[in-house]
Amino acid sequence: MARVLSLFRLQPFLALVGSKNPRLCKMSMDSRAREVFAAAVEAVQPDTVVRQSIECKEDSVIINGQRFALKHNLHLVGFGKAVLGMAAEAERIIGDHLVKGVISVPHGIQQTLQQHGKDNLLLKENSCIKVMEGAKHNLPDSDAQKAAEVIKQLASELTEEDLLLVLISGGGSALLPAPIPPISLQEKLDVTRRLAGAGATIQELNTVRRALSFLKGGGLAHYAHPAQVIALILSDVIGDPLDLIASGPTVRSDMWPEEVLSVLERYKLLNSLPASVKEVLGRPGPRWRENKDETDKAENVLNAVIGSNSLALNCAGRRARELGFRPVILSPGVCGDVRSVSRLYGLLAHFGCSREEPPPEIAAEVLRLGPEVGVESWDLCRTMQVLGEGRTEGWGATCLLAGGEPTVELTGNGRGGRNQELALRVGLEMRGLQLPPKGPVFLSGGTDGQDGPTEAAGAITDGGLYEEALAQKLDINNFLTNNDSYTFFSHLSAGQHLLVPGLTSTNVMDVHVLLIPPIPINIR
Ligand SMILES: Nc1ncnc2c1ncn2[C@@H]1O[C@H](COP(=O)(O)OP(=O)(O)OP(=O)(O)O)[C@@H](O)[C@H]1O
Ligand SMILES: O=C(O)[C@H](O)CO
Repeated sequence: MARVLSLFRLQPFLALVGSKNPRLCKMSMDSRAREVFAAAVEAVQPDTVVRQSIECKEDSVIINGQRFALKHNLHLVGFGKAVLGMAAEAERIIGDHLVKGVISVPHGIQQTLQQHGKDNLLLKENSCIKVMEGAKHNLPDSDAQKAAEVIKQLASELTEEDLLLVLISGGGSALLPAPIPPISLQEKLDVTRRLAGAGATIQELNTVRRALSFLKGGGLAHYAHPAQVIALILSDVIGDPLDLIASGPTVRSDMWPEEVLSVLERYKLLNSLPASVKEVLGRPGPRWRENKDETDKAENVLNAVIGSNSLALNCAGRRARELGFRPVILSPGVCGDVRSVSRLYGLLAHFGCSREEPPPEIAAEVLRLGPEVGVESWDLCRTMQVLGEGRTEGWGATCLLAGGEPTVELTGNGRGGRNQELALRVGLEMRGLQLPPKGPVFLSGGTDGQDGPTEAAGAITDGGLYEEALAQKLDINNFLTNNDSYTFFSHLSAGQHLLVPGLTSTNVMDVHVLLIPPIPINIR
């Protein structure tokens, strides 16, 4: 009886996911996966997230439920890959209450946006915001250092009558280098580059960056004191940790030398540190010695995350529903080695496509993999429950969504990225898993539109990948050993599996989409 009732409630939904909706019938699983990904990216466009978070009303601005009086007293600074579009929208909303601004953005970004016709992400001609481009190849350079100095100067001149709007997005660390003397820019760059090369995580990297910088780890907010600081943050770090995104320039973080030294020791850099770095790490007291106000008063700071991987996944889920899928969000925090992550998705695909109750070993392995890939057991159980219901209750098609940033251990010298490598590996894990007319399908894409040093954002695969490659005389394992996933997908079926949305002007890490079709009635 319960089953009959639940099916009754589901009738409108089943009508949509079944073959009765002619528009959906015509759409392939691949194009639906691409649409779901596009919706994720759309949700975190820099202008959209700013528009959704700032409201101007009767000479005041409301952010996160807090009201601040506007009296032609608003200054703006920003740093990060998505900040140009954020600043353009903020200026449109705030109008002439905005007195002055400076943003540090990636080299060449204005030209790129112009070429792509993204005028909505560009400043108006007579804007009062100064744009400074720098950090070629995402590395701090003297242009970015100049921008950091101008930003520091602007912040230092503010009074308690002023508001400082700080726009922050991924890539902000490289765009705001302010090494504490006597550390030179080159020395700071060397330390961070060696750490990154040795496999340090972004958490470890930014812990060290914070300790060597005037502006990171709350330094910017400190310089802006006594002005009210409002930071709007587009997060590109798992868990949205305020103190780590762009190394937290508006988040006061106490520096523990032991913590920094233990990171440096872990990657065997302790003995080869420049004398300047050792000296700065050995100093007691606050880092902001040359500040106008030496006393360490509490700053007036509001930090608000206005865009994140979770937001992207939620909007992707809504689009998936419109496209006839029951969405289930696994986690926005998938990390760990790409091999374990691909195994997890492969197992979930088998679990979801199983015509009978899947063997308990599948669920056991899924749960065992959880800690390796940053996913809670609870989220895995919830997801398997939804997939199970899809089978037993006739829910129809399911769209499993997740996000994060897995890692690839580079052993070869081919061209690729973590998303393309993940898609390739999941294709192999799903080998032979094909339900008529097609499925399941897996997509992995970087929301910034770029996967490693390639022009693709990621790729789409299914259980027929291995046979397709074999028929085209492409040896998947050779490509994998050489980390050459981009070359593989470029050759396979004339690049049809590649996801190439172009630069998206935003970044909330990666999005993974696993579409599981309904199991056809006649074979259930
Ligand atoms: N040939 C390759 N195959 C697989 N992964 C690769 C390859 N080359 C680089 N990568 C991976 O790509 C990542 C770097 O690419 P990308 O520039 O997209 O980084 P990112 O972390 O997304 O940068 P950001 O988010 O700051 O823009 C690293 O994780 C690196 O291991
Ligand atoms: O800029 C940075 O530090 C990274 O993009 C993480 O936010």
